[in-house]
Amino acid sequence: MPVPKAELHLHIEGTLEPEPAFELAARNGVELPYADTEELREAYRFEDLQSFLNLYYELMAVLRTERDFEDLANAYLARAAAQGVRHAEIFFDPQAHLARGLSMGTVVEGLSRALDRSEANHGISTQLIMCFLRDESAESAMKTLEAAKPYLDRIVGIGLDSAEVGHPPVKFREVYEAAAALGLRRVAHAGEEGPPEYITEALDVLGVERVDHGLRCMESPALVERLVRDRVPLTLCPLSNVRLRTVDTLADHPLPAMLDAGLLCTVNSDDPAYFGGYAGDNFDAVRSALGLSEERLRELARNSFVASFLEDDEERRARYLAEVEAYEF
Ligand SMILES: Nc1ncnc2[nH]cnc12
Ligand SMILES: [Zn+2]
Repeated sequence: MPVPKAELHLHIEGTLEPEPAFELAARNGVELPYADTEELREAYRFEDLQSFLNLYYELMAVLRTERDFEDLANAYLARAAAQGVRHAEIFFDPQAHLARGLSMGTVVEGLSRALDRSEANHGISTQLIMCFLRDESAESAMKTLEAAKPYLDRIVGIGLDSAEVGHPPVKFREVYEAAAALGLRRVAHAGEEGPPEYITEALDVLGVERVDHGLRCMESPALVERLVRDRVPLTLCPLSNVRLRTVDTLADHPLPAMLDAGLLCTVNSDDPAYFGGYAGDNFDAVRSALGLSEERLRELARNSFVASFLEDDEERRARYLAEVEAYEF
């Protein structure tokens, strides 16, 4: 069994594998512009974040009903369980679905059907994090927060994703303030393709508790010092970084330097159906490409639970952490 871990950076729409995409397309009478799964897989060669996002949003067209979202989440949870995931904080992108005429209820109720049974069926505790698309307007984000109000008992926090460059965190100051007033936890993608200043802004203006990616903090020693001092977790996604060409090869990934600097790093899968691996695959990949020691891998697993939003269940967090310490690599 792989080392127990929490997954903290996972877009549920990014778990849509080619085979289920075609099954859902057939079930819902949606035409995909690819002849078969092979041709679709051919499209998984990305130049950058935007070229991936184009396909990611295109394929979402097959998700139409509560059952579709339930099936999508169940398929992810089954795969994650097999890779040692014990706790998952799952992103979803409601604006991408509302724009297609779906309701917030279809998305949240559908996902919840799977998540409510996740512990019993897969041994994974779960949380939902609602992301705003940063290339949409701040008004649209605020409307989305409003639409989520009936479902806030199922949503632990908010995030910020999609095309980063040109859409700095400050654009979403008001919606983050409103979310904080509602008691929601706050995270944001920053420093994936965007500059280190976006990370600083996410901390200072949006009040985020965790930074998704955060890779480019390494360009600013002062920022690294701050992130280390304040124990701000970073949710890294190594295979994603290679596929989206943020790093040249896995062997060039700054993860070892980040750990050496004392950063609270975690390893996650981002959009595993598109980037070639789930959480355990990402652990295996960094282990072999970067030669991480067992102690470093244990640190990454430990960090994932430390960085998780399990505050309401410290007993559970302690149990997971004990499993990490007892694990034999
Ligand atoms: N890696 C990523 N960065 C930004 N937005 C995303 N949406 C899904 N995956 C993403
Ligand atoms: Zn992401």
